[in-house]
Amino acid sequence: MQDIQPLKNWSMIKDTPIAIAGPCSAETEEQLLATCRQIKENIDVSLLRAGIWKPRTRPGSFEGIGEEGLKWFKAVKEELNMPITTEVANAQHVELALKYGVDVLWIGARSTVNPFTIQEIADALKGVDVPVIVKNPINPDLALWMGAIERIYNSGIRNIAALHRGFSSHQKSKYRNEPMWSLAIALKSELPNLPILCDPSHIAGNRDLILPISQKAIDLDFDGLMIETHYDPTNAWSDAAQQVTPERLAEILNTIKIKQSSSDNPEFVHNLEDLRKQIDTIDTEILEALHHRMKVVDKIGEYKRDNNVTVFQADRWIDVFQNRPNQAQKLELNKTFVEQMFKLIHDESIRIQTKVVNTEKSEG
Ligand SMILES: C=C(O[C@@H]1C=C(C(=O)O)C=C[C@H]1O)C(=O)O
Repeated sequence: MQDIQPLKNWSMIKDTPIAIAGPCSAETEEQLLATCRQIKENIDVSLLRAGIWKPRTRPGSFEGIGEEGLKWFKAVKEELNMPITTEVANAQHVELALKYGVDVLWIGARSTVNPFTIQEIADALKGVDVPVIVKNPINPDLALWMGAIERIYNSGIRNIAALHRGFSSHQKSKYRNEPMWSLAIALKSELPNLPILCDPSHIAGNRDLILPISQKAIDLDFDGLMIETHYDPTNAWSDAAQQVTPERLAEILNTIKIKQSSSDNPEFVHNLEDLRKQIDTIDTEILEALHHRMKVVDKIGEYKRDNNVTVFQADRWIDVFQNRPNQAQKLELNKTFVEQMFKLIHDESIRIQTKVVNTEKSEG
């Protein structure tokens, strides 16, 4: 997928990182038009968004205005001379969105989980030249996210971007959807030329967290942000807690410190190279230390086998698991990080020793 295009090659994009703003849902003609007008008055954004069809967890809440909303959105596009984007979840949505001049389509998290849905959308897109944004699936499954991107790519679309909106989790958290940034980083590592945007509104679930999440995304070299914006957020028909006013949107976008992917400054380049050489040396030392530890683990495994003793030793493990994070804290290392690291090390010790105790003692 080497020929996926950078955002700046999309006809409507002037500069990156981009901002996409607009209401969660188109509610009334007045709400959509007034919100989009106020956005344009306050700040320069690349695309206006509005949900026309809303996938809701349970029936009975507002499920989107439907085709009527596309007529309002088309009027907004013409009045403000700005490109528009909406979510599509089936072939009929694609057909209608294109009929009303929607410039960019996005696929929601609940669609990305379902290969049948994605294939239906991909089939409807054959022969059509429209950029498509693919949100991550609800569950933290990188293959599912990549699979959806591949299906859209296979339909002939080259203007594709991923959108990180966070993942469902059973853990209690301050976020509506866990950011799990490592998954977005993994996607970027698999597909380095794929543009990736962040939706801080859905990660946050509340207005207050939108700024720090946006800054984090920009620090991680994301190519843009999609922020739900409403002229009267508290009375919004959907996602009221996480939408911001157009004034607040402008404040957020003006506060974020934009970083470059790299720098041409020779002093910076030189110093960075120097520090990276130090990291290379330290990493080698870490690997050598791990090699030595596992050799000792292996030896303990042989003793256990010869003396008929179990591999797992709860007392010793509890001791190690309590001591190492405490030692780490004195070295100003993060306790949780060190706990996780030692859990992995212990799993590997158990794997190695299980193999040793199940191997016949070699003669001589
Ligand atoms: C290495 C041993 O075996 C296992 C591995 C441990 C470790 O990696 O630190 C600790 C306890 C055991 O569950 C041991 O018994 O000391």
